[in-house]
Amino acid sequence: KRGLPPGPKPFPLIGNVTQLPTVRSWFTYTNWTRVYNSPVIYANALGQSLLIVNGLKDAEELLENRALITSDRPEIPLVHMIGWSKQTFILGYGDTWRKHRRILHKNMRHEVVPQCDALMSEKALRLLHNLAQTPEGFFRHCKIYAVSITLDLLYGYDIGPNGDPSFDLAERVLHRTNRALQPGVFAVNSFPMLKHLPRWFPGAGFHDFADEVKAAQAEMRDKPFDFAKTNYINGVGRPSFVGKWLQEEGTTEEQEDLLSNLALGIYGAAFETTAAALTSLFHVLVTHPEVQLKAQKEISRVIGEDRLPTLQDRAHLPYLEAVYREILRWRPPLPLNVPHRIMGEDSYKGYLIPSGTVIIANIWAMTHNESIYPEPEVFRPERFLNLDGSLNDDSRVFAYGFGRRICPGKHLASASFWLAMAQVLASFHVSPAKDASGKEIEVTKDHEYSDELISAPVEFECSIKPRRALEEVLGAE
Ligand code: HEM
Repeated sequence: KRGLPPGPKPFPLIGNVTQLPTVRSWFTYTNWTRVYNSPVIYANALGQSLLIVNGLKDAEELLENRALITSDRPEIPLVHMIGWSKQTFILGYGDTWRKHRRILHKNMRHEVVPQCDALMSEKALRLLHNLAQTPEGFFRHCKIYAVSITLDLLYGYDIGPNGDPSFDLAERVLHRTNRALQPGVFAVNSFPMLKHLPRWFPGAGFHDFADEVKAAQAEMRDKPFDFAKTNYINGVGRPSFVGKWLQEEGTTEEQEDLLSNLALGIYGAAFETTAAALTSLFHVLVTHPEVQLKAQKEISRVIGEDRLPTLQDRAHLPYLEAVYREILRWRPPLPLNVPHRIMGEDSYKGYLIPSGTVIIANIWAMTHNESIYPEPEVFRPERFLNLDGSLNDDSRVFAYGFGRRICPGKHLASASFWLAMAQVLASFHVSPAKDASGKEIEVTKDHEYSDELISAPVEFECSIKPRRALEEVLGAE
Protein backbone atom coordinates (compact mmCIF):
# COMPACT_ATOMS: atom_id res chain seq x y z
CA LYS A 1 0.00 0.00 0.00
CA ARG A 2 1.57 3.27 -1.09
CA GLY A 3 1.38 6.38 1.07
CA LEU A 4 1.28 9.98 -0.07
CA PRO A 5 4.51 12.00 -0.21
CA PRO A 6 5.43 13.85 3.00
CA GLY A 7 3.84 17.20 3.74
CA PRO A 8 1.93 19.23 6.32
CA LYS A 9 -0.58 17.25 8.36
CA PRO A 10 -4.07 17.83 6.95
CA PHE A 11 -7.16 18.82 8.92
CA PRO A 12 -10.38 16.87 8.36
CA LEU A 13 -12.40 18.08 5.35
CA ILE A 14 -10.40 21.23 4.62
CA GLY A 15 -7.06 19.45 4.30
CA ASN A 16 -4.08 21.86 4.37
CA VAL A 17 -5.99 24.89 3.18
CA THR A 18 -5.08 26.97 6.24
CA GLN A 19 -1.41 25.98 6.03
CA LEU A 20 -0.93 26.88 2.37
CA PRO A 21 1.00 30.13 1.96
CA THR A 22 -0.78 33.04 0.31
CA VAL A 23 2.19 35.41 0.12
CA ARG A 24 5.42 34.65 -1.73
CA SER A 25 4.52 30.99 -1.68
CA TRP A 26 7.78 30.01 -3.31
CA PHE A 27 9.74 30.81 -0.12
CA THR A 28 7.48 28.70 2.10
CA TYR A 29 7.41 25.84 -0.40
CA THR A 30 11.22 25.94 -0.66
CA ASN A 31 11.45 25.75 3.12
CA TRP A 32 9.13 22.74 3.22
CA THR A 33 11.88 20.58 1.72
CA ARG A 34 13.89 21.15 4.90
CA VAL A 35 10.87 20.79 7.18
CA TYR A 36 9.62 17.52 5.61
CA ASN A 37 13.02 16.30 4.47
CA SER A 38 11.84 15.69 0.92
CA PRO A 39 12.22 17.37 -2.49
CA VAL A 40 8.57 16.59 -3.27
CA ILE A 41 5.81 17.61 -0.87
CA TYR A 42 2.17 16.70 -0.87
CA ALA A 43 -0.65 18.96 0.30
CA ASN A 44 -4.38 18.93 -0.09
CA ALA A 45 -6.63 21.95 -0.41
CA LEU A 46 -10.33 21.15 0.01
CA GLY A 47 -9.93 17.83 -1.73
CA GLN A 48 -7.58 19.07 -4.45
CA SER A 49 -4.23 17.25 -4.33
CA LEU A 50 -1.10 19.36 -4.79
CA LEU A 51 2.44 18.18 -5.37
CA ILE A 52 5.11 20.79 -4.76
CA VAL A 53 8.27 19.81 -6.62
CA ASN A 54 11.36 21.55 -5.27
CA GLY A 55 13.99 19.20 -6.67
CA LEU A 56 15.35 19.65 -10.17
CA LYS A 57 15.83 15.92 -10.80
CA ASP A 58 12.27 15.31 -9.59
CA ALA A 59 10.88 17.98 -11.92
CA GLU A 60 12.77 16.42 -14.82
CA GLU A 61 11.54 12.93 -13.97
CA LEU A 62 7.93 13.95 -13.37
CA LEU A 63 7.42 16.67 -15.99
CA GLU A 64 9.78 15.47 -18.71
CA ASN A 65 10.25 11.71 -18.53
CA ARG A 66 6.58 11.28 -17.63
CA ALA A 67 5.32 14.16 -19.78
CA LEU A 68 2.72 11.94 -21.39
CA ILE A 69 0.68 12.02 -18.19
CA THR A 70 1.87 15.26 -16.55
CA SER A 71 1.26 17.85 -19.29
CA ASP A 72 -2.33 18.73 -18.53
CA ARG A 73 -3.34 22.04 -16.88
CA PRO A 74 -5.67 22.48 -13.91
CA GLU A 75 -8.87 24.43 -14.36
CA ILE A 76 -8.91 27.71 -12.39
CA PRO A 77 -12.57 28.83 -12.27
CA LEU A 78 -12.14 32.60 -12.28
CA VAL A 79 -9.52 32.51 -15.02
CA HIS A 80 -12.05 30.77 -17.26
CA MET A 81 -14.75 33.22 -16.24
CA ILE A 82 -12.63 36.17 -17.37
CA GLY A 83 -12.21 34.64 -20.80
CA TRP A 84 -8.95 32.70 -20.66
CA SER A 85 -9.92 29.22 -21.79
CA LYS A 86 -8.75 28.81 -25.39
CA GLN A 87 -5.17 30.07 -25.14
CA THR A 88 -2.17 27.76 -25.26
CA PHE A 89 -1.05 28.16 -21.66
CA ILE A 90 -4.50 27.35 -20.31
CA LEU A 91 -5.63 24.57 -22.69
CA GLY A 92 -5.78 21.03 -21.38
CA TYR A 93 -3.54 18.38 -22.95
CA GLY A 94 -5.42 17.46 -26.12
CA ASP A 95 -5.79 18.01 -29.84
CA THR A 96 -6.39 21.78 -29.80
CA TRP A 97 -3.34 22.32 -27.59
CA ARG A 98 -1.27 20.08 -29.93
CA LYS A 99 -2.36 22.16 -32.91
CA HIS A 100 -1.31 25.36 -31.10
CA ARG A 101 2.09 23.88 -30.25
CA ARG A 102 2.59 22.72 -33.86
CA ILE A 103 2.02 26.26 -35.15
CA LEU A 104 4.14 27.75 -32.36
CA HIS A 105 6.99 25.38 -33.10
CA LYS A 106 6.89 26.20 -36.79
CA ASN A 107 7.11 29.94 -36.14
CA MET A 108 9.21 30.24 -33.00
CA ARG A 109 11.75 27.44 -33.07
CA HIS A 110 15.41 28.20 -32.68
CA GLU A 111 16.26 28.28 -36.39
CA VAL A 112 13.52 30.71 -37.42
CA VAL A 113 13.98 33.32 -34.66
CA PRO A 114 16.86 35.04 -36.55
CA GLN A 115 14.22 36.10 -39.10
CA CYS A 116 12.94 38.45 -36.38
CA ASP A 117 16.36 40.08 -35.77
CA ALA A 118 15.64 43.21 -37.81
CA LEU A 119 12.31 43.81 -36.10
CA MET A 120 13.85 43.33 -32.65
CA SER A 121 16.69 45.73 -33.50
CA GLU A 122 14.17 48.36 -34.61
CA LYS A 123 12.33 48.07 -31.27
CA ALA A 124 15.54 47.98 -29.25
CA LEU A 125 16.65 51.25 -30.80
CA ARG A 126 13.34 52.76 -29.76
CA LEU A 127 13.90 51.51 -26.24
CA LEU A 128 17.24 53.34 -26.19
CA HIS A 129 15.62 56.52 -27.49
CA ASN A 130 12.92 56.30 -24.85
CA LEU A 131 15.49 55.73 -22.10
CA ALA A 132 17.55 58.67 -23.30
CA GLN A 133 14.54 60.99 -23.48
CA THR A 134 12.59 60.03 -20.36
CA PRO A 135 14.82 57.78 -18.24
CA GLU A 136 12.45 58.04 -15.27
CA GLY A 137 9.84 56.09 -17.28
CA PHE A 138 12.07 53.04 -17.67
CA PHE A 139 9.50 50.59 -16.26
CA ARG A 140 7.00 51.60 -18.94
CA HIS A 141 9.69 51.61 -21.65
CA CYS A 142 10.61 48.00 -20.83
CA LYS A 143 6.98 46.94 -21.13
CA ILE A 144 6.55 48.83 -24.40
CA TYR A 145 9.61 47.08 -25.77
CA ALA A 146 8.18 43.64 -24.87
CA VAL A 147 4.72 44.42 -26.27
CA SER A 148 5.89 46.16 -29.40
CA ILE A 149 7.89 43.13 -30.57
CA THR A 150 5.02 40.74 -29.93
CA LEU A 151 2.34 42.93 -31.53
CA ASP A 152 4.40 43.59 -34.61
CA LEU A 153 5.28 39.93 -35.10
CA LEU A 154 1.79 38.66 -34.45
CA TYR A 155 -0.35 41.30 -36.12
CA GLY A 156 2.01 43.55 -38.10
CA TYR A 157 0.85 46.31 -35.79
CA ASP A 158 3.13 49.10 -34.56
CA ILE A 159 2.15 50.61 -31.22
CA GLY A 160 4.49 53.56 -31.76
CA PRO A 161 7.37 54.65 -29.54
CA ASN A 162 5.27 55.54 -26.51
CA GLY A 163 2.52 52.93 -26.59
CA ASP A 164 -1.10 53.52 -27.47
CA PRO A 165 -4.53 52.62 -26.02
CA SER A 166 -4.04 48.95 -26.98
CA PHE A 167 -0.99 48.87 -24.71
CA ASP A 168 -2.97 50.31 -21.80
CA LEU A 169 -5.77 47.83 -22.44
CA ALA A 170 -3.39 44.84 -22.43
CA GLU A 171 -1.70 46.07 -19.27
CA ARG A 172 -5.06 46.33 -17.53
CA VAL A 173 -6.25 42.89 -18.65
CA LEU A 174 -3.01 41.15 -17.72
CA HIS A 175 -2.75 42.87 -14.37
CA ARG A 176 -6.26 41.67 -13.50
CA THR A 177 -5.54 38.20 -14.82
CA ASN A 178 -2.53 37.98 -12.54
CA ARG A 179 -4.80 39.03 -9.67
CA ALA A 180 -7.39 36.41 -10.58
CA LEU A 181 -4.66 33.80 -10.35
CA GLN A 182 -3.36 34.86 -6.97
CA PRO A 183 -4.12 32.25 -4.34
CA GLY A 184 -6.49 33.36 -1.61
CA VAL A 185 -7.77 36.51 -3.35
CA PHE A 186 -10.97 35.05 -4.83
CA ALA A 187 -12.79 32.32 -2.91
CA VAL A 188 -14.39 31.06 -6.13
CA ASN A 189 -11.03 29.57 -7.14
CA SER A 190 -11.06 27.35 -4.04
CA PHE A 191 -14.81 26.68 -4.07
CA PRO A 192 -15.80 26.38 -7.76
CA MET A 193 -19.46 25.87 -6.85
CA LEU A 194 -19.53 29.54 -5.79
CA LYS A 195 -19.61 30.51 -9.46
CA HIS A 196 -23.30 29.55 -9.46
CA LEU A 197 -24.10 32.18 -6.81
CA PRO A 198 -26.45 34.87 -8.14
CA ARG A 199 -24.85 38.27 -8.70
CA TRP A 200 -26.83 39.97 -5.96
CA PHE A 201 -25.60 37.49 -3.34
CA PRO A 202 -23.14 38.94 -0.79
CA GLY A 203 -19.60 37.92 -1.78
CA ALA A 204 -20.52 37.33 -5.44
CA GLY A 205 -18.73 40.51 -6.58
CA PHE A 206 -16.40 38.33 -8.64
CA HIS A 207 -19.14 38.21 -11.32
CA ASP A 208 -18.74 41.95 -12.03
CA PHE A 209 -14.97 41.63 -11.97
CA ALA A 210 -15.19 38.69 -14.43
CA ASP A 211 -17.57 40.50 -16.82
CA GLU A 212 -15.40 43.60 -16.94
CA VAL A 213 -12.17 41.71 -17.59
CA LYS A 214 -13.85 39.38 -20.10
CA ALA A 215 -15.08 42.29 -22.23
CA ALA A 216 -11.65 43.97 -22.16
CA GLN A 217 -9.95 40.65 -22.94
CA ALA A 218 -12.21 40.11 -25.98
CA GLU A 219 -11.24 43.57 -27.25
CA MET A 220 -7.56 42.75 -26.69
CA ARG A 221 -8.04 39.61 -28.82
CA ASP A 222 -10.33 40.90 -31.59
CA LYS A 223 -9.04 44.38 -32.43
CA PRO A 224 -5.50 43.45 -33.45
CA PHE A 225 -6.72 40.21 -35.05
CA ASP A 226 -9.22 42.08 -37.24
CA PHE A 227 -6.51 44.57 -38.15
CA ALA A 228 -4.17 41.78 -39.31
CA LYS A 229 -6.98 39.93 -41.08
CA THR A 230 -8.09 43.02 -43.01
CA ASN A 231 -4.52 43.70 -44.06
CA TYR A 232 -4.10 40.09 -45.14
CA ILE A 233 -7.30 40.16 -47.21
CA ASN A 234 -6.34 43.47 -48.86
CA GLY A 235 -2.72 42.47 -49.28
CA VAL A 236 -1.46 45.56 -47.45
CA GLY A 237 0.42 46.37 -44.24
CA ARG A 238 3.40 44.78 -42.56
CA PRO A 239 3.83 40.99 -42.65
CA SER A 240 2.33 39.21 -39.65
CA PHE A 241 2.09 35.73 -38.15
CA VAL A 242 -1.71 36.05 -38.20
CA GLY A 243 -1.72 36.85 -41.95
CA LYS A 244 0.61 33.90 -42.58
CA TRP A 245 -1.50 31.55 -40.46
CA LEU A 246 -4.73 32.61 -42.15
CA GLN A 247 -3.14 31.82 -45.47
CA GLU A 248 -1.81 28.44 -44.29
CA GLU A 249 -4.68 27.30 -42.08
CA GLY A 250 -7.69 28.90 -43.79
CA THR A 251 -10.30 31.47 -42.81
CA THR A 252 -13.20 29.34 -41.60
CA GLU A 253 -14.93 30.56 -38.46
CA GLU A 254 -13.44 27.65 -36.54
CA GLN A 255 -9.89 28.41 -37.72
CA GLU A 256 -10.24 32.11 -36.98
CA ASP A 257 -11.44 31.32 -33.49
CA LEU A 258 -8.41 29.07 -32.95
CA LEU A 259 -5.93 31.53 -34.46
CA SER A 260 -7.24 34.63 -32.69
CA ASN A 261 -7.02 32.83 -29.34
CA LEU A 262 -3.60 31.41 -30.16
CA ALA A 263 -2.34 34.93 -30.94
CA LEU A 264 -3.94 36.38 -27.80
CA GLY A 265 -2.30 33.69 -25.67
CA ILE A 266 1.13 34.54 -27.12
CA TYR A 267 0.46 38.25 -26.60
CA GLY A 268 -0.41 37.57 -22.94
CA ALA A 269 2.43 35.12 -22.34
CA ALA A 270 5.13 37.37 -23.83
CA PHE A 271 4.22 40.70 -22.26
CA GLU A 272 4.85 40.63 -18.54
CA THR A 273 7.42 37.82 -18.60
CA THR A 274 9.83 39.64 -20.90
CA ALA A 275 9.17 42.94 -19.11
CA ALA A 276 9.87 41.27 -15.73
CA ALA A 277 13.24 40.01 -16.96
CA LEU A 278 14.14 43.41 -18.37
CA THR A 279 13.19 45.38 -15.27
CA SER A 280 15.18 42.86 -13.22
CA LEU A 281 18.17 43.86 -15.35
CA PHE A 282 17.83 47.44 -14.08
CA HIS A 283 17.55 46.12 -10.53
CA VAL A 284 20.79 44.21 -11.04
CA LEU A 285 22.59 47.18 -12.61
CA VAL A 286 21.65 49.65 -9.89
CA THR A 287 22.64 47.25 -7.11
CA HIS A 288 25.71 45.61 -8.70
CA PRO A 289 27.98 48.30 -10.19
CA GLU A 290 30.81 45.77 -10.55
CA VAL A 291 28.66 43.58 -12.84
CA GLN A 292 27.74 46.59 -14.96
CA LEU A 293 31.36 47.62 -15.32
CA LYS A 294 32.54 44.13 -16.27
CA ALA A 295 29.80 43.73 -18.89
CA GLN A 296 30.55 47.16 -20.37
CA LYS A 297 34.26 46.40 -20.50
CA GLU A 298 33.56 43.15 -22.35
CA ILE A 299 31.36 44.96 -24.88
CA SER A 300 34.00 47.67 -25.44
CA ARG A 301 36.76 45.09 -25.81
CA VAL A 302 34.90 42.80 -28.24
CA ILE A 303 32.81 45.30 -30.20
CA GLY A 304 34.47 48.64 -29.70
CA GLU A 305 32.76 51.94 -29.06
CA ASP A 306 31.45 52.88 -32.46
CA ARG A 307 28.50 50.53 -32.88
CA LEU A 308 25.84 48.77 -30.82
CA PRO A 309 26.01 45.02 -30.09
CA THR A 310 23.76 42.87 -32.28
CA LEU A 311 22.50 39.31 -31.92
CA GLN A 312 25.35 38.18 -34.19
CA ASP A 313 27.77 39.25 -31.44
CA ARG A 314 26.10 37.11 -28.79
CA ALA A 315 28.43 34.12 -29.07
CA HIS A 316 31.46 36.38 -28.54
CA LEU A 317 30.25 37.91 -25.27
CA PRO A 318 30.45 35.15 -22.63
CA TYR A 319 30.23 37.45 -19.61
CA LEU A 320 27.05 39.01 -20.97
CA GLU A 321 25.63 35.55 -21.58
CA ALA A 322 26.44 34.67 -17.98
CA VAL A 323 24.58 37.82 -16.83
CA TYR A 324 21.57 36.70 -18.90
CA ARG A 325 21.59 33.25 -17.26
CA GLU A 326 22.16 34.69 -13.79
CA ILE A 327 19.24 37.14 -14.01
CA LEU A 328 16.85 34.34 -14.93
CA ARG A 329 18.30 32.18 -12.14
CA TRP A 330 18.33 34.91 -9.48
CA ARG A 331 14.86 36.30 -10.20
CA PRO A 332 12.92 33.81 -12.37
CA PRO A 333 9.88 35.70 -13.74
CA LEU A 334 7.57 32.74 -12.92
CA PRO A 335 8.98 31.45 -9.62
CA LEU A 336 6.31 28.73 -9.38
CA ASN A 337 6.13 27.93 -13.11
CA VAL A 338 2.61 27.45 -14.53
CA PRO A 339 0.89 24.53 -12.76
CA HIS A 340 0.72 21.17 -14.56
CA ARG A 341 -1.86 18.48 -13.78
CA ILE A 342 -1.42 14.74 -13.79
CA MET A 343 -3.89 12.66 -15.78
CA GLY A 344 -4.36 9.33 -14.04
CA GLU A 345 -2.86 7.88 -10.89
CA ASP A 346 0.90 7.40 -10.70
CA SER A 347 3.54 6.46 -8.20
CA TYR A 348 6.81 8.22 -7.55
CA LYS A 349 9.67 7.08 -5.29
CA GLY A 350 7.22 4.61 -3.77
CA TYR A 351 4.61 7.31 -3.05
CA LEU A 352 1.14 7.52 -4.52
CA ILE A 353 0.34 10.51 -6.76
CA PRO A 354 -3.45 10.64 -7.01
CA SER A 355 -5.11 11.26 -10.37
CA GLY A 356 -5.75 14.96 -11.02
CA THR A 357 -2.95 16.14 -8.71
CA VAL A 358 -1.78 19.67 -9.54
CA ILE A 359 2.00 19.75 -9.92
CA ILE A 360 3.73 22.96 -8.93
CA ALA A 361 7.34 23.01 -10.08
CA ASN A 362 9.03 25.45 -7.73
CA ILE A 363 11.54 27.01 -10.13
CA TRP A 364 12.69 29.33 -7.35
CA ALA A 365 13.72 26.36 -5.16
CA MET A 366 15.66 24.81 -8.04
CA THR A 367 17.54 27.97 -8.99
CA HIS A 368 18.24 28.72 -5.30
CA ASN A 369 19.42 25.24 -4.38
CA GLU A 370 22.71 25.85 -2.59
CA SER A 371 24.16 22.47 -3.49
CA ILE A 372 23.97 23.51 -7.17
CA TYR A 373 24.33 27.28 -6.78
CA PRO A 374 26.36 28.09 -3.63
CA GLU A 375 25.23 31.32 -1.91
CA PRO A 376 22.16 31.40 -4.16
CA GLU A 377 21.08 34.88 -3.01
CA VAL A 378 24.33 36.37 -4.34
CA PHE A 379 24.14 37.66 -7.92
CA ARG A 380 27.27 36.16 -9.45
CA PRO A 381 27.46 35.66 -13.23
CA GLU A 382 30.83 33.91 -12.77
CA ARG A 383 28.96 30.78 -11.64
CA PHE A 384 28.25 30.21 -15.34
CA LEU A 385 31.88 30.72 -16.41
CA ASN A 386 34.97 28.53 -16.46
CA LEU A 387 38.20 29.86 -14.97
CA ASP A 388 39.37 30.99 -18.42
CA GLY A 389 36.23 33.15 -18.82
CA SER A 390 34.48 30.85 -21.30
CA LEU A 391 30.93 29.69 -20.61
CA ASN A 392 30.51 26.47 -18.67
CA ASP A 393 27.96 23.88 -19.73
CA ASP A 394 25.24 24.91 -17.22
CA SER A 395 23.23 26.31 -20.10
CA ARG A 396 19.74 25.13 -19.31
CA VAL A 397 17.50 27.99 -18.16
CA PHE A 398 14.85 26.59 -15.81
CA ALA A 399 12.90 29.83 -15.88
CA TYR A 400 11.25 28.58 -19.10
CA GLY A 401 9.59 25.57 -17.48
CA PHE A 402 9.51 21.89 -18.28
CA GLY A 403 8.62 19.09 -20.67
CA ARG A 404 6.00 19.38 -23.36
CA ARG A 405 4.71 22.59 -21.80
CA ILE A 406 8.08 24.31 -21.87
CA CYS A 407 7.82 27.92 -23.02
CA PRO A 408 7.51 27.79 -26.82
CA GLY A 409 8.60 31.45 -26.99
CA LYS A 410 11.88 30.85 -25.17
CA HIS A 411 14.13 31.44 -28.19
CA LEU A 412 12.36 34.66 -29.02
CA ALA A 413 12.33 35.71 -25.35
CA SER A 414 16.01 34.92 -25.03
CA ALA A 415 16.94 36.89 -28.17
CA SER A 416 14.78 39.92 -27.36
CA PHE A 417 15.87 40.09 -23.72
CA TRP A 418 19.54 39.59 -24.58
CA LEU A 419 19.47 42.25 -27.30
CA ALA A 420 17.86 44.85 -25.04
CA MET A 421 20.29 43.97 -22.24
CA ALA A 422 23.37 44.26 -24.48
CA GLN A 423 22.27 47.54 -26.05
CA VAL A 424 21.26 49.12 -22.73
CA LEU A 425 24.63 48.18 -21.25
CA ALA A 426 26.49 49.54 -24.26
CA SER A 427 24.57 52.80 -24.15
CA PHE A 428 23.82 53.74 -20.54
CA HIS A 429 25.25 53.90 -17.11
CA VAL A 430 22.73 52.95 -14.42
CA SER A 431 23.27 54.13 -10.85
CA PRO A 432 21.21 55.10 -7.78
CA ALA A 433 18.97 58.13 -8.26
CA LYS A 434 19.34 61.11 -5.93
CA ASP A 435 16.61 62.85 -3.98
CA ALA A 436 16.05 66.64 -3.91
CA SER A 437 18.76 67.07 -1.27
CA GLY A 438 21.28 65.16 -3.38
CA LYS A 439 21.17 62.04 -1.20
CA GLU A 440 21.26 58.68 -2.96
CA ILE A 441 17.94 56.80 -3.02
CA GLU A 442 18.82 53.32 -1.92
CA VAL A 443 17.61 50.27 -3.85
CA THR A 444 18.53 47.10 -1.99
CA LYS A 445 19.62 43.77 -3.45
CA ASP A 446 16.59 42.19 -1.81
CA HIS A 447 14.26 44.86 -3.21
CA GLU A 448 10.63 43.74 -3.21
CA TYR A 449 9.17 41.82 -6.17
CA SER A 450 5.48 41.52 -6.96
CA ASP A 451 3.73 38.58 -5.40
CA GLU A 452 1.94 37.19 -8.43
CA LEU A 453 2.25 34.36 -10.93
CA ILE A 454 4.61 36.64 -12.85
CA SER A 455 6.89 38.28 -10.33
CA ALA A 456 8.63 41.53 -11.32
CA PRO A 457 10.46 44.18 -9.32
CA VAL A 458 8.17 46.66 -7.61
CA GLU A 459 8.83 50.05 -9.21
CA PHE A 460 11.95 51.85 -8.01
CA GLU A 461 13.94 54.88 -9.09
CA CYS A 462 17.38 54.90 -10.63
CA SER A 463 19.54 57.22 -12.67
CA ILE A 464 20.04 56.21 -16.31
CA LYS A 465 22.65 58.34 -18.04
CA PRO A 466 23.91 57.92 -21.60
CA ARG A 467 27.52 56.88 -21.92
CA ARG A 468 29.52 58.87 -24.45
CA ALA A 469 29.11 56.21 -27.13
CA LEU A 470 25.33 56.56 -27.05
CA GLU A 471 25.31 60.15 -28.17
CA GLU A 472 27.47 59.16 -31.11
CA VAL A 473 25.52 56.03 -32.04
CA LEU A 474 22.01 57.41 -31.57
CA GLY A 475 22.96 60.75 -32.98
CA ALA A 476 23.79 59.06 -36.25
CA GLU A 477 20.41 57.30 -36.47
C1 HEM B 1 11.75 35.89 -20.19
C2 HEM B 1 10.61 35.65 -20.79
C3 HEM B 1 9.77 34.40 -20.58
C4 HEM B 1 9.77 33.50 -19.55
C5 HEM B 1 10.65 33.48 -18.32
C6 HEM B 1 8.74 32.51 -19.86
C7 HEM B 1 8.45 31.42 -19.05
C8 HEM B 1 7.42 30.52 -19.31
C9 HEM B 1 7.05 29.43 -18.44
C10 HEM B 1 7.71 29.11 -17.11
C11 HEM B 1 6.01 28.78 -19.01
C12 HEM B 1 5.29 27.55 -18.45
C13 HEM B 1 6.08 26.28 -18.74
C14 HEM B 1 5.49 25.04 -18.11
O1 HEM B 1 4.28 24.95 -17.96
O2 HEM B 1 6.27 24.14 -17.72
C15 HEM B 1 5.72 29.45 -20.25
C16 HEM B 1 4.70 29.09 -21.11
C17 HEM B 1 4.42 29.76 -22.29
N1 HEM B 1 5.14 30.80 -22.84
FE1 HEM B 1 6.70 31.74 -22.02
N2 HEM B 1 8.16 32.84 -21.05
C18 HEM B 1 8.75 33.99 -21.52
C19 HEM B 1 8.47 34.63 -22.71
C20 HEM B 1 7.60 34.17 -23.67
C21 HEM B 1 7.44 34.74 -24.99
C22 HEM B 1 8.26 35.91 -25.54
C23 HEM B 1 6.44 34.02 -25.61
C24 HEM B 1 5.90 34.14 -27.01
C25 HEM B 1 6.36 34.93 -27.93
C26 HEM B 1 5.98 33.01 -24.68
C27 HEM B 1 4.96 32.11 -24.92
C28 HEM B 1 4.54 31.14 -24.03
C29 HEM B 1 3.39 30.28 -24.26
C30 HEM B 1 2.45 30.33 -25.47
C31 HEM B 1 3.31 29.41 -23.16
C32 HEM B 1 2.29 28.31 -22.92
C33 HEM B 1 2.86 26.95 -23.32
C34 HEM B 1 1.92 25.78 -23.05
O3 HEM B 1 1.12 25.83 -22.12
O4 HEM B 1 2.00 24.78 -23.79
N3 HEM B 1 6.71 33.13 -23.51
N4 HEM B 1 6.60 30.51 -20.42
